[in-house]
Amino acid sequence: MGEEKQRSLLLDSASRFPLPHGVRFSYGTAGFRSEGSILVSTVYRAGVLAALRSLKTGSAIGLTITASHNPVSDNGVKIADPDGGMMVQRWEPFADALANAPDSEHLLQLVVQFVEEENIPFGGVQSAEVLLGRDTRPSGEALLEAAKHGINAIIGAVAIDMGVLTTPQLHWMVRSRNKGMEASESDYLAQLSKSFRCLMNLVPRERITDSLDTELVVDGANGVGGDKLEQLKKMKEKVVPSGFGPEGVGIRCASLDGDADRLVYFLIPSASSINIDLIDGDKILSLFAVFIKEQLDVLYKDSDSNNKPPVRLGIVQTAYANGASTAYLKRLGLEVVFTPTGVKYLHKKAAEYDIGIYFEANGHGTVLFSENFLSGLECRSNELASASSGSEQHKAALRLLAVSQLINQAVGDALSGLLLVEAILQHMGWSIRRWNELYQDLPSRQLKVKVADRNAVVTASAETQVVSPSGLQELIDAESGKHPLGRCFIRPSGTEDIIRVKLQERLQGKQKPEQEL
Ligand SMILES: CC(=O)N[C@H]1[C@@H](OP(=O)(O)O)O[C@H](CO)[C@@H](O)[C@@H]1O
Ligand SMILES: [Mg+2]
Repeated sequence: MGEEKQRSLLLDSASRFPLPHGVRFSYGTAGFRSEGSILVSTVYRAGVLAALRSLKTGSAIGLTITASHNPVSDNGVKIADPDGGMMVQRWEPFADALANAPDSEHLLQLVVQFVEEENIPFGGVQSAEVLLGRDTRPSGEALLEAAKHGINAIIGAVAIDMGVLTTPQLHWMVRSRNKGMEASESDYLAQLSKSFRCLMNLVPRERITDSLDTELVVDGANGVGGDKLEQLKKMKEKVVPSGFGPEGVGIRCASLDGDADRLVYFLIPSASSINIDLIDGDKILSLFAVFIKEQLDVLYKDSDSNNKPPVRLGIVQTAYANGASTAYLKRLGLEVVFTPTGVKYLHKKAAEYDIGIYFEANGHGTVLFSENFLSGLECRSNELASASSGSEQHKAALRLLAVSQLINQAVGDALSGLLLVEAILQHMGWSIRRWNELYQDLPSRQLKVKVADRNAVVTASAETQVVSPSGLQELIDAESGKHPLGRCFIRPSGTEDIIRVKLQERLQGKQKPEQEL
């Protein structure tokens, strides 16, 4: 009976959100994206999808409406899984099919078939919960309404509007809610400011120098991150002064993207320079790695582990990482591994370690701590608190615990990343110039080429080798063979209808490509 009612509800509701003519939507790396005005039916269907995902998992699911850094007239929608990560890839083909169903009958048919295949409790036997968030784009409000209609078309599902948020805030909320923890925006802000303050209080006295810049200028890309920083600022005045002008030379500057899931820093080297010195995701990753390694070395300095490191610390990069960063990380003795482009791949890999640090060069990334490692760390910190409170070891444990609270465990988050960078620079007593000098980036260039069908190009080896069309890799090899100091790879974009071409200088010396990678 419930199923009958469910079918007619869905049929009726879906008929009010017809698919526009002549468009095709695809759930890419960043969910569905397009011109905001043609996305209503897609967002409605994403609402249906999110509700089904919640029924299937028995947990809260997230749905966020944003097109990140893209033009203000664009918009997009993506779904967060119960752990706060990206929706499981296995469901992407269903997402595509649903978004492109020509009419409500086809849509119902697809849902019924999928529900059966996936064994989803359907028809009101189970409740579902979808948390909604959006950025500040004008089209966001109407799209949010469409998402609510999609969710409400599934019996037992409720939509909870969490308001205007950064993408990582919504992912954080989904994760926290499913862990039974406080999950409001003020809880998020309170956790960030508390753990940041804790790290600042643990900055070694001898490293506190008067000469260190206390000024930070943040460019919020006219996105949602700027508003949220204002809120954070109220909780910790010293962190983020604003204002940006010619007096910016030499000042530490940070830049967020539109939905605040990407972070880079930059420096204006001199008043006459047209270029900036970009401190990208690779360098943020390197800063985090240096700091975390330092804390681990202190914490485990006396441990007898038969030469086996007691903690598995892993670094995850993509083929876009600057070769100089990889070489630097390897010189620190760290394990560096590569995945295809897209945070869902990096995140998954990083989660295999006790501590996994991942970053794309463009600033998406975070630090993941395994549950197992964290519970051990808490025990260790408690032991140290009673045996040697205030010792260097105890402080190292407290710092690591604070990092795990500060840095978003669900997805890369520019706000939490920014606070961690700031705390580490203070800890190290490093200026932005000193940080930038950790290594020197190798020159590189990125191009995009419009093609009829980007999917004709298939790659392997973390996207560095073309396997199809046949013969293409040989042509690339022959061309790059003429430049022994260069390397080149191409891959189809996961977000645009283009092929990306990357050219990068090799490290001087005898490194083979795979050593550099
Ligand atoms: C070279 C590059 O920067 N690629 C970006 C871009 O993916 P493409 O598949 O290259 O279009 O958008 C992704 C989603 O935002 C991001 O994760 C990724 O790093
Ligand atoms: Mg973004």
